[in-house]
Amino acid sequence: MGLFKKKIKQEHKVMLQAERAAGALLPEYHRPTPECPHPERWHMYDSMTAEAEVLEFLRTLITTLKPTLVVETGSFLGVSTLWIAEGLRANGFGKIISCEYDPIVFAKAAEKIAASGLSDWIELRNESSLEMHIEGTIDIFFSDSDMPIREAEVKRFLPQIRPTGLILMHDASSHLQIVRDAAFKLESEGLVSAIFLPTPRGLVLAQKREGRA
Ligand SMILES: C[S@@+](CC[C@H](N)C(=O)[O-])C[C@H]1O[C@@H](n2cnc3c(N)ncnc32)[C@H](O)[C@@H]1O
Repeated sequence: MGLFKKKIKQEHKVMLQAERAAGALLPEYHRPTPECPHPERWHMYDSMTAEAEVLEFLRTLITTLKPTLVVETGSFLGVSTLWIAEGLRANGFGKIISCEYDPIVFAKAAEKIAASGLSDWIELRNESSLEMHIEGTIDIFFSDSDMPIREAEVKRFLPQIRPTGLILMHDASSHLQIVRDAAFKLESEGLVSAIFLPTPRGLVLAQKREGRA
C-alpha cells in the first residue's frame, strides 16, 4: 500500500460507514454555528444524508404542497429520495426524479430503492445535475449535490420551476458557507426570495421572483 494507496472518495467512505451503522440514528455531528448552537439536539444516519428531522420535514412538505414533479440533485444512498417518495405515496400522485452522478453510489441507491416498495414514485438517474434534462414544470427542487455547483444548478433549472413552487438548498449553514453565499447571491441578483432555516447543516427555502403573483 504505502505511498500508492488510493485515497478513498468521501462519498464511498460515508457509504461504508452508513452500511456498518445499519440505520442507527446518531446525534448530529456538524459543529455548532451562531445560528444553530446545539446541533446535538438533531439526529443523523450519516454525515451525507440530510438530518433526520430534515427528512421528516421533506416528507411533510410533500404532503402539504402536493407536488406533481419533484427534482432532487444528489441522491447519495437514496434516503431523502425515499422520504420524499413516501410523501408522494401518501398523496397518491406525483413523481420524484433524483440524479446521482457517482456510478458506485448510484448502484447502492438503486438497490435500496428497488427493495423499498416505493420504486413506482421514483425515477433515479445516473447523471450529473448539470447535464440532466427534465421535461415539464418542477414543483419542488431539492438541491443537495456537490456544494460548489449549487448556484449553477439552481440557475440551470430556474426557468422550469413553478413560481408558486419551492427551491430547497441543503448545506446552507454559516459553517458550510459556500451554499449560503450562493443563496445570498441568487437573492441579491433578484432571482429568488430566500429564508435560511437554522438547522445544523442549514436549509434554504426559496421561491423564484419571476412570475410571482
Ligand atoms: C449530500 S449527498 C446527498 C444526500 C441525499 N440527498 C440525502 O439526503 O439522502 C451529495 C451527493 O451528490 C452527489 N453529486 C455530487 N455532484 C453531483 C452532480 N453534479 N450531479 C449529481 N450528483 C452529484 C454525490 O456523489 C453525493 O452522493
